[in-house]
Amino acid sequence: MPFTPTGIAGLLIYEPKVLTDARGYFFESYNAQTFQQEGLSFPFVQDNQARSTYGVLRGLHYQLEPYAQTKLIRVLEGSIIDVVVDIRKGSPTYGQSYEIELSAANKLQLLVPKGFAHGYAVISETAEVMYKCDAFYNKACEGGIIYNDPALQINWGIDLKDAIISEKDQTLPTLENAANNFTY
Ligand SMILES: Cc1cn([C@H]2C[C@H](O)[C@@H](COP(=O)(O)OP(=O)(O)O[C@H]3O[C@H](C)C(=O)[C@H](O)[C@H]3O)O2)c(=O)[nH]c1=O
Repeated sequence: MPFTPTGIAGLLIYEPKVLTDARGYFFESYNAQTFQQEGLSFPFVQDNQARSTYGVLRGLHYQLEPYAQTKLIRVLEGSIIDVVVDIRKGSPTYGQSYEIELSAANKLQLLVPKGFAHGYAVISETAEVMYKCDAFYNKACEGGIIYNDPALQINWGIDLKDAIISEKDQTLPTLENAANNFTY
């Protein structure tokens, strides 16, 4: 069973089948049929890749409709604490956060449906993060939630006083103040 539920509707952990031999390993990092067999189908249109050093914290970000994005996130190098927050109005887990370590070593991927804010913190010396999106980047539809919102109590896995955070992310609103914008 390649998909593991998280207790939050639609948010799934995907563990690809790794084939090893004397040369190393091979795995299909994404195969639409594997997802379709589980009733999952996403018109991924954009792949993103970001490189960061230890302590970089990106997020929490989302895009509003009509550019809300499903994301399939994986780590090519290093290790991150990947974090999502359910911002789907009416969801029984609205406002609930979920954290998971994704790494080149564990090869786990996180399938994040539309209606979640997403971020990650790098816990290795460097990390290369790659994720598929089923909607294009649209700056006008971008929104965010401040990483240290006391209502969320997120454990980013790093000492926040050492975190490397963009000026944009340091001025994001709390979930409560951002909620008026949500279109999910
Ligand atoms: C997201 C994005 C950004 N950009 C440009 C905009 C800036 O000139 C530059 C860096 O963007 P930003 O600082 O928003 O990058 P991150 O902080 O990694 O943003 C991402 O952080 C969290 C983890 C996410 O899940 C989102 O995909 C995304 O918001 O790339 C693009 O050209 N295309 C894009 O799809």
